[in-house]
Amino acid sequence: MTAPIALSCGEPAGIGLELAVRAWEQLKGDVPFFLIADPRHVPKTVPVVELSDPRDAVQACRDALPVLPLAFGGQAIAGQPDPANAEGVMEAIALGARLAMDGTASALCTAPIHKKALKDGTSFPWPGHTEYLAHLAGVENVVMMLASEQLRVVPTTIHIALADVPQILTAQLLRKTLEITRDGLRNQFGIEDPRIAVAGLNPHAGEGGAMGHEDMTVIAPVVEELLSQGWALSGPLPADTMFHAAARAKYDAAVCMYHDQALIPIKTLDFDRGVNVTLGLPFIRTSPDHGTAFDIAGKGIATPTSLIEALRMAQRMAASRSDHKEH
Ligand SMILES: NC(=O)C1=CN([C@@H]2O[C@H](COP(=O)(O)OP(=O)(O)OC[C@H]3O[C@@H](n4cnc5c(N)ncnc54)[C@H](O)[C@@H]3O)[C@@H](O)[C@H]2O)C=CC1
Ligand SMILES: NCC(=O)COP(=O)(O)O
Repeated sequence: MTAPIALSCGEPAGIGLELAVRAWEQLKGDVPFFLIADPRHVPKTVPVVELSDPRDAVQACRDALPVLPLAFGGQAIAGQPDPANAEGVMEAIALGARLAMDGTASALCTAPIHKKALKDGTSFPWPGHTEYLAHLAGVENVVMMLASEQLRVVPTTIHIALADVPQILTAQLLRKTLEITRDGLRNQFGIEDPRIAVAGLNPHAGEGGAMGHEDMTVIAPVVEELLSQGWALSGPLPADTMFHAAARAKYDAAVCMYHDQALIPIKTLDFDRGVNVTLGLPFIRTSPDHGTAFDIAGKGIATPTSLIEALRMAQRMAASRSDHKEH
């Protein structure tokens, strides 16, 4: 029997807990998962069962939302993060990662954290889950991918100031990002010979150096090197014309140079169904594409579809991983 998915609760003042409840209402036994949270924080609109063994979630989730209890320091007040909860938020992620690494959980799905709330309440030194999970797993390089039916995107640089991008964007980082992306497309998305489009950094991909040099000096040499090794690559492409429907049909993933270059197109096309996947970890990790949405938390109007897609995607990836193991 496949192990259940661990869902870390994220920021208790955000929409994560109410979405976990909505996701359970829609998925129940179809996608067995358990929530790692303080039971006091879980909205009392559905039956809840507290677990002592996470493996019991597979049976338990048919009748109630299974919760693996973790004591947090504060209460959950919608829209008002309490620094006393920050340690609990971090520990829920760490526990989920441990359970995914030892096989008790088939994957980790993470509800959104509020980065500033974590910094205010702890000495959380990581910009987000992606970097924290790499640390927990002892992995140096990981890649953030956002995926939906219409598009997959990867930002090469992630949570850094735009002004720092040209310094951080090196040939080595781009090559590593492309390698992890190609492995992820093969192993986690089942695409045998992935086609990858590489964005330029500057307007018009630099237009021959007239609008910046990184496209010619950093990006093009990496693309050429990998093309010579038989990769299905194109680029550096002007980013403004690589996301319309006809352009998207030509690749399986777009590797972009900075956060917003990658995330704006997918959140515009598919905000309700986009899934954030971390590639390069020794376990499966997915997440909804949105954040904590303090402005609507507790109002019952947040859409659960991105979290539901994240749970479904984790389940598909876990199933294909165990198929590979069996053959
Ligand atoms: N995976 C994660 O942990 C993520 C965390 N964040 C964090 O979340 C916090 C807030 O970030 P924002 O930039 O404000 O983005 P956000 O995604 O929380 O909110 C942006 C807008 O989208 C709306 N929205 C978000 N999710 C929605 C849903 N499920 N249904 C309906 N409307 C929804 C919000 O109401 C808001 O108007 C930040 O600390 C950010 O770093 C952001 C993205 C992912
Ligand atoms: N903008 C994406 C985002 O903030 C998610 O980051 P992470 O917490 O999954 O690393």
